[in-house]
Amino acid sequence: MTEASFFKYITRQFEDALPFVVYRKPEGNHLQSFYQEDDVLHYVKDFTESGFAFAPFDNVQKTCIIPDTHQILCEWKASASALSQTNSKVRLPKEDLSHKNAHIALVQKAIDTIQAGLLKKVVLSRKRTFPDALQDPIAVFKKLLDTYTSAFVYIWYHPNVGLWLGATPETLLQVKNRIVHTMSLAGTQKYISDTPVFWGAKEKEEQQLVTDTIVSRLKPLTKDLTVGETESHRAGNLWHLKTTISARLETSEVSLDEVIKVLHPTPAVCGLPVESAKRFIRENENYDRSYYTGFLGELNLKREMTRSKTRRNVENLAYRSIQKQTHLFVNLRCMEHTAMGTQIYVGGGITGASIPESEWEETRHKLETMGRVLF
Ligand SMILES: C=C(O[C@@H]1C=C(C(=O)O)C=C[C@H]1O)C(=O)O
Repeated sequence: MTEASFFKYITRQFEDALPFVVYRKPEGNHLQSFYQEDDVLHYVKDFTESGFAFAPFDNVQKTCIIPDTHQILCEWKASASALSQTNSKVRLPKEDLSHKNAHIALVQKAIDTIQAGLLKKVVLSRKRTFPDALQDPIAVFKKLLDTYTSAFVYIWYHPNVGLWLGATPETLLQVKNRIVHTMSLAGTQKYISDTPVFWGAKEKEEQQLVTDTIVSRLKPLTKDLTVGETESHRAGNLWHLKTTISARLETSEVSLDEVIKVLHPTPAVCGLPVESAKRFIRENENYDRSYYTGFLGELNLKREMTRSKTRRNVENLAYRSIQKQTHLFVNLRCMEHTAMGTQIYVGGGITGASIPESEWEETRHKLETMGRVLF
């Protein structure tokens, strides 16, 4: 299918208020879409379903799914002119001082709670509404595709849930042939061109906490667990620390459901200990995160694999097998289009060493990542 007819189809789907998702994987060269011909809202029961999953932060029981029944795809290439915009300095409208004061007070309360020994880390977030920024969402999606080629970029719509877009750098979980890949992504600094990045103790410690937690949660379910080198990972105008973690599922009895539920929410988006961090978020953030810091992506997609029958096979005899693949991402760097305008969701990890003013600045930088495609 050509890109033009692909987008014509999607535009029509949106105008008809019918559910769809379009996405491109990191460094991918095609766009994939799942869509429905009716507006039934499907939920995942036990993560054995196939399709595109969309989970909220706080209630995995309410994970929506667009089944894999109807799919289209097209080739995709970044437009050269758009690529040069990546470094363009977009100035967002100035934010109300009351927003800054509220976030700083929230961060200070978390620091006090951590210093009192009641928490180790908590990720605190906020959303900013741009009332006049309601543009054509498909045009915004195309800008995200062109600007963030190394992210997982998506647009997701269901008439009874809403319209979400994002460009996330963070994998929650990839499962292929019972091999699990995940990552610990935390610590943030602004990207400044031609300037090397140095990490302080706060960021290193914060990211190590995420790595250690993922490893300890996966260990009982897996074997051959390996932890890669920690490296700096660029995501648009930001740097993060990233460590990849891989393992093999211990037995065929370990279900995807179990793996998802031990991983989500990681301390990269929630905190430690997990239940206390969740409670702190619920009681203090003062808004509903909804699908922000939930997860989304391919669930049990059937892929036909061709393999040679035996290693010694010289006649090139091959057999086909159907494999199920899952590739889920954390819903970060995302926005929701609503009747009130566009809402961008951003947050950052707080530890005992956090400085409230710097945490505020971090959320501002993260806002720019999404905001620059709106103006
Ligand atoms: C919570 C967000 O990002 C997460 C928090 C980070 C941090 O605290 O440094 C870095 C990457 C993500 O794991 C967000 O972008 O909203």
